[in-house]
Amino acid sequence: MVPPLALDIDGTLTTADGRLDSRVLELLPDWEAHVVLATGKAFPYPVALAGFLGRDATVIAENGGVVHVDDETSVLADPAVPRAVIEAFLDRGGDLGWDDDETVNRWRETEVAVASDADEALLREVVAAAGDDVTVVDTGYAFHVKSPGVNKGDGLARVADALGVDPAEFVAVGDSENDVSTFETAGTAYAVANADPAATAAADVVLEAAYMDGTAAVLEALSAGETPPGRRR
Ligand SMILES: O=C(O)COP(=O)(O)O
Ligand SMILES: [Mg+2]
Repeated sequence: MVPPLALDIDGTLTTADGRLDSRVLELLPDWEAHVVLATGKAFPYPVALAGFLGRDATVIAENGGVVHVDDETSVLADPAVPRAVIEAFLDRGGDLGWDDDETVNRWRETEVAVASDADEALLREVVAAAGDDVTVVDTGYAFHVKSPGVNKGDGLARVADALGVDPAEFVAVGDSENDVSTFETAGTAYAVANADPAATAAADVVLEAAYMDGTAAVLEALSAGETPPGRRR
């Protein structure tokens, strides 16, 4: 019997150039246990991916700000402080860095995402000045200005509870600091080889392969009842 999965999307189910890896479509539709997509992306993205995989939308979006399980959506953080911080950032000359792409933040309900090439020093200064109710998480794909009161790991605990599964049964795969809480909640945590230092340090196993090559190695080994290849920590 395969274990339930908690899977990050960007950097984990994708290729190095950011495309969804085609093996996602081969390995996940028939996975015979729960598959939770746990992402920093806005809610519609993992819902759409789960739908195209033919699976229930069991998702954690916005780094835990939005959780959907058993046809019920929970919005778990207030966007007021992150949005005020972004106003201050823009007032001080900051730029979100998405050019004309409004889709990045259009459906975001609890946080605001800022492009990785934005003025990080200014962003962190404005976030620090706003106090303890707001933080910034760097996924390598974006800076997320969010409430410190939510994270993917708490989202996974909530999902596991709704599904009646012990969170420790989950196998997690991820690549960045927004996956650390998932790694702490799941029973076994794999960091892909491209993972950042925070995710690498929090993982039980650091995989030899990067991006979906690493994730596919985990899924194939688990299906075969074998131990996934990697450095155990
Ligand atoms: O939205 C991001 O910045 C990263 O998304 P991820 O959590 O699926 O890697
Ligand atoms: Mg990621």
